[in-house]
Amino acid sequence: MKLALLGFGKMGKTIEKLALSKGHTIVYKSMSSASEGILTEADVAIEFSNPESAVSNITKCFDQDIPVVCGTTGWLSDYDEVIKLCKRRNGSFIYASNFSVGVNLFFKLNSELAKLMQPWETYEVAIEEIHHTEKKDAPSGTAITIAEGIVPFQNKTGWTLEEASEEAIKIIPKRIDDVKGTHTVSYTSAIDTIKITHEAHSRDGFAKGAILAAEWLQQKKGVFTMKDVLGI
Ligand SMILES: NC(=O)C1=CN([C@@H]2O[C@H](COP(=O)(O)OP(=O)(O)OC[C@H]3O[C@@H](n4cnc5c(N)ncnc54)[C@H](OP(=O)(O)O)[C@@H]3O)[C@@H](O)[C@H]2O)C=CC1
Ligand SMILES: O=C(O)C1=N[C@H](C(=O)O)C[C@H](O)C1
Repeated sequence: MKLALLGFGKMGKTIEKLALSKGHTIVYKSMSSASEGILTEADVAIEFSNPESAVSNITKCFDQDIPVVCGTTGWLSDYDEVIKLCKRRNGSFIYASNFSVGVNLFFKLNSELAKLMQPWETYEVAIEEIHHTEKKDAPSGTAITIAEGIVPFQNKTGWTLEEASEEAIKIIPKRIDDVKGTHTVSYTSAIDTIKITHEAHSRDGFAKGAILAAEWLQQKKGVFTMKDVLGI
């Protein structure tokens, strides 16, 4: 498969290494001020840039009829517009806040736990996310997806970075050194705390999942999620 990498930072470089080892080729790479190769030669584009650039990069690919796998977080206020555009252009698109298989299994576990905890109202739910100090957005996209998985079962309507309320789940973002991504969901009562944690040991899981999504998306039209890719 011929891949375009829109964004060639920590994730773009990890994806290049793993894609080449699977026999794929990279026909285009772009950074903030420079690019090399030819975008229109790509079978699929993988977009890991920054919150300000994601929408224009995705639009550029739709304009060239190139399927897009997007992992950039922090741009979701524009998600509905991007989906409308994809449908108007008969394009192909997958966004995931986290492409790692382990995290996608963790999302399922999180929803199951939220369901189990539903009747036990003395427990207060909270989410903690820890990432490296270069991360631009807070809370992490993954923490937002985790909150969305809890909301239907915990009588909440959303999340907050302030104090927890009747309506909102508290998300606590922490930035420490080179932490790749650690997410913990906790249920705390006066008596005890129940916790589940996913800890990424490297960026390889994110990159492998994005390549898997690109392979899966190549011949498809429409808007998909990692649940479709993994069949979970
Ligand atoms: N969904 C998932 O599984 C994961 C998502 N992420 C998300 O992916 C994104 C990227 O993460 P990461 O690689 O760590 O970040 P980096 O900061 O290491 O890399 C970002 C890259 O994007 C480039 N860039 C900036 N503007 C543009 C533009 N207009 N067009 C193309 N490229 C551009 C930067 O170029 P320059 O250096 O010149 O500024 C840099 O090469 C973040 O939003 C992060 O949250 C991260 C890991 C997993
Ligand atoms: O910026 C990162 O590094 C990561 N970002 C994603 C997020 O915001 O959830 C996924 C992963 O946790 C790493």
